[in-house]
Amino acid sequence: MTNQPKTFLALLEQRWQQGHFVCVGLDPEYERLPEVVKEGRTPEDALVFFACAIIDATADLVCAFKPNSAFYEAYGEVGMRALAQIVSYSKTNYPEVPIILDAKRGDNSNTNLGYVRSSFDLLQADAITVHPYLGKEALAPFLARADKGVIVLVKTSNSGSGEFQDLLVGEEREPLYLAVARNVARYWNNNGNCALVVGATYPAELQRVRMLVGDLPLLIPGIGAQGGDVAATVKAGQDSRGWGMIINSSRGIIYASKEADFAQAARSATSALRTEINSYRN
Ligand SMILES: O=C(O)c1cc(=O)[nH]c(=O)n1[C@@H]1O[C@H](COP(=O)(O)O)[C@@H](O)[C@H]1O
Repeated sequence: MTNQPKTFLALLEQRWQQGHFVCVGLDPEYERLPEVVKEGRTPEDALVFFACAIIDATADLVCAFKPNSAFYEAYGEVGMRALAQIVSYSKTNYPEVPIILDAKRGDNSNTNLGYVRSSFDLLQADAITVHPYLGKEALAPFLARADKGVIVLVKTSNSGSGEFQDLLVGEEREPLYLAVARNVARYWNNNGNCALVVGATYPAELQRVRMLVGDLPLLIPGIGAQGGDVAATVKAGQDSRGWGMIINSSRGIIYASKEADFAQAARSATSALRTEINSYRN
């Protein structure tokens, strides 16, 4: 029997089964790292040390880790090398925890082949966030990867997300974000590898998306630093099994303490969020 690596969805479901719904966002800014992390280390080593300490402290409590590429690209080669080391560390030591590369990609189809190669094959991420604007045809190289997750932006958490996402479209005169959610659920998910992004800052919209897409997994950022309400998020976001949620917090967890106890504080914050989420699940 061949030992095939598990798909993104299989990894996720295994984590949900164990009551893990928190996604820790690995979004470090060098300037904000605790002094104890920076002392005696190069910036590259400090970024790696910090993220790996957070990974070690929280891996048994989470459904996923989500490094956002921007926080690494910001430091050029140093940052990109750090990102590669962090993903490799997590996959080696905690292969049961999927890694979502938050890069919000989405270009023409032949260009997307480059992103598929860099994110899935070189970096070894289990899933990636993508923009839907160019349509299913353009995203085909991502969608073809049945082993990986394709997480499509639907209703984002930022205050200005309504500018386009809430525009009423089509014969139904429904918000654009619902049209995107419907198309992904009905027509893009032939390989069972799609998920959607809906911000925790929009619980009413989250509920509308959940009612439309059945048990499709939802990545839900906006808890913690952005002020999303955990109770409203879980009530609106859980699927028919009480699963279906990847609830992300980045700054609220990684900067829980600026002192030498930063990793322990990250663990406590993750654990508290995990408990709170589970207290609201059906
Ligand atoms: O795709 C995302 O993860 C994302 C979508 C969205 O609508 N809002 C949003 O904040 N995010 C990401 O989620 C993370 C949120 O970080 P915190 O606000 O620090 O918890 C960042 O990496 C954002 O880029």
